[in-house]
Amino acid sequence: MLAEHRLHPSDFILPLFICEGQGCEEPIKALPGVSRWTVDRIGAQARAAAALGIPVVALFPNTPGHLRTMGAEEALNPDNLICRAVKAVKDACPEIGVLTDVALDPYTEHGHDGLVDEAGYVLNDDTSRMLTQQALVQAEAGADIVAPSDMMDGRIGAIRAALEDAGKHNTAIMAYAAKYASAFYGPFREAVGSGGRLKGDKRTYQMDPANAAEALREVAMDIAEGADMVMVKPGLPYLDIVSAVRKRFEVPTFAYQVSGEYAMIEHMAAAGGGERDALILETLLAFKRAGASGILTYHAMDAARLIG
Ligand SMILES: NCc1[nH]cc(CCC(=O)O)c1CC(=O)O
Repeated sequence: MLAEHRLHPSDFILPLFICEGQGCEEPIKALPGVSRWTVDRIGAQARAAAALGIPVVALFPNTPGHLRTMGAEEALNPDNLICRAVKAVKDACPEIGVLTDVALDPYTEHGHDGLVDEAGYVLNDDTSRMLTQQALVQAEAGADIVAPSDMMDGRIGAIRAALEDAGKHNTAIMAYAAKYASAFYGPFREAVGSGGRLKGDKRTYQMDPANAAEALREVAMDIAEGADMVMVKPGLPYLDIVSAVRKRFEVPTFAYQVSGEYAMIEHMAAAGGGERDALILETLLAFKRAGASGILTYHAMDAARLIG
């Protein structure tokens, strides 16, 4: 049948959660069907994704509590959980792309994406310097794409310059350019263990859902600073932004179908309110129709199986 838009497994990026330990799979209660995997088991997940035609995995660490500090020092440890996971994926499956999140929330005591002052206010420039080092450490470990998800100002330019200086010319930057302060991130925060600790909210650095034009300004800045690709997040409630960004800038524009969106579908299907496979595919197709170049989705494996 002819159709204007069609899903393909290469549209998907699969997020994977990593935990410390050996030989474990830890199911995440808030994300039914999604688990955290220990480093020794993450390679098999990447191989399964690659076998289905998924080109990239996005790795997120659940850092042990004692390594979460005010200074987020563990983010810069070249042997931290995320760096070991990057290497394990690359060893097990060299052909899959690895995307890493550049932000301090898995490493801060308080769960914010940046360093904060005594009043709890995020320090933009100190954070940006940390993020630059963090991106370098991840690139050194083998990440193909670094994805700053923190929303500090000026960090894309700083990261690009540092990557060039380090000879990492081929490390790409996917900027979370338009990231909204959303209520849909709850299950993710359980998955990485930052939710219970979070003091206050992230509205001083993530965008106000009431704003649309600001998203275009944020994207323009990140492109000017050297982003190779941009991301809009969350996904489904913000498809108008995906569409506007794609039309205005003609850069690869990715959308993140976030944890709460995944959970909505799972809970609805579990409650008998709809057919799970159909809900997954219709939702993902909407991203393509809006102009997304690709979609980060916890349903990547299911969707690739369904259309493969
Ligand atoms: N750097 C934090 C980060 N990176 C990805 C997500 C959310 C992803 C999801 O909900 O699936 C978040 C959460 C937040 O901003 O608190």
